[in-house]
Amino acid sequence: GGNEGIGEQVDYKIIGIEPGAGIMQATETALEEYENLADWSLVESSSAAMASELQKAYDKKEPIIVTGWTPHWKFAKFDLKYLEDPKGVYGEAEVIQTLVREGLQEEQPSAYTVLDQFFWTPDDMANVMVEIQEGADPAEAAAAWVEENSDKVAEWTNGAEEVDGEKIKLAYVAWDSEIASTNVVGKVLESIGYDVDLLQLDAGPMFAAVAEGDADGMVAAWLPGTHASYMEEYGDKLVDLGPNLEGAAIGLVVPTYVEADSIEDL
Ligand SMILES: C[SH](C)CC(=O)O
Repeated sequence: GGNEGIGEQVDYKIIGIEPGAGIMQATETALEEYENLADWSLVESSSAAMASELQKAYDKKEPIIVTGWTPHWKFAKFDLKYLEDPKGVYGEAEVIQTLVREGLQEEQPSAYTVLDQFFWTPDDMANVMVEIQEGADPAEAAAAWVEENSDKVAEWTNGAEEVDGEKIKLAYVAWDSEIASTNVVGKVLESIGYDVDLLQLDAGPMFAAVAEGDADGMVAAWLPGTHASYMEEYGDKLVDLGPNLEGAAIGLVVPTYVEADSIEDL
């Protein structure tokens, strides 16, 4: 149904990211729920590959449909819109939550305090993400942000005793949003004396690593919808420290020049 042209022009393909991402699971559901997507397929790739496909199509003003999320630098760089999702497959507003391993509060109270108090806005995250997208090394972009936002950082470290080189391992997935947040939290933990390792994994292994205690924590849980399946599987072995960012969202995203407003228009 809907606008025949788009499907043909994009070869009935939605450009996705890494297979384990919750947005990929949600899009597989969308392919089943929306009968007009019966002949469409979801291309598994990576966040970086999706971004370069988007850039190429955008430069040629060609239609493209990507699995998108907010916060993300693409909304600052391109004129984009979410397709309406009348069946609610992509959920409502999401939050990004902090989860840590059992035992962290007793063994590393200072790290626990910082991770528990870490909270920032989509604008804060976007500032770091855009720097990285424009070529800055993630750790350097994070250090610069921490330097420039010492008052906000002081709220996060309030009450955390300095430590002397203890190790902390943070797990994350190479989504632009989590590269930014994990590097910032890592820099803040370093500022109170921790020796921080960042462990890049896919989504499932990230939840498993924290649940098994192979990593101390993560600031990358998209809830309640996006990572619901991982919370079902690992939630009882995770300590949930609540949101570190509110106002997140996932969905199908197109350039505004694409003449579709809803998934049902594809
Ligand atoms: C790509 S979003 C940051 C999170 C997810 O879809 O799992």
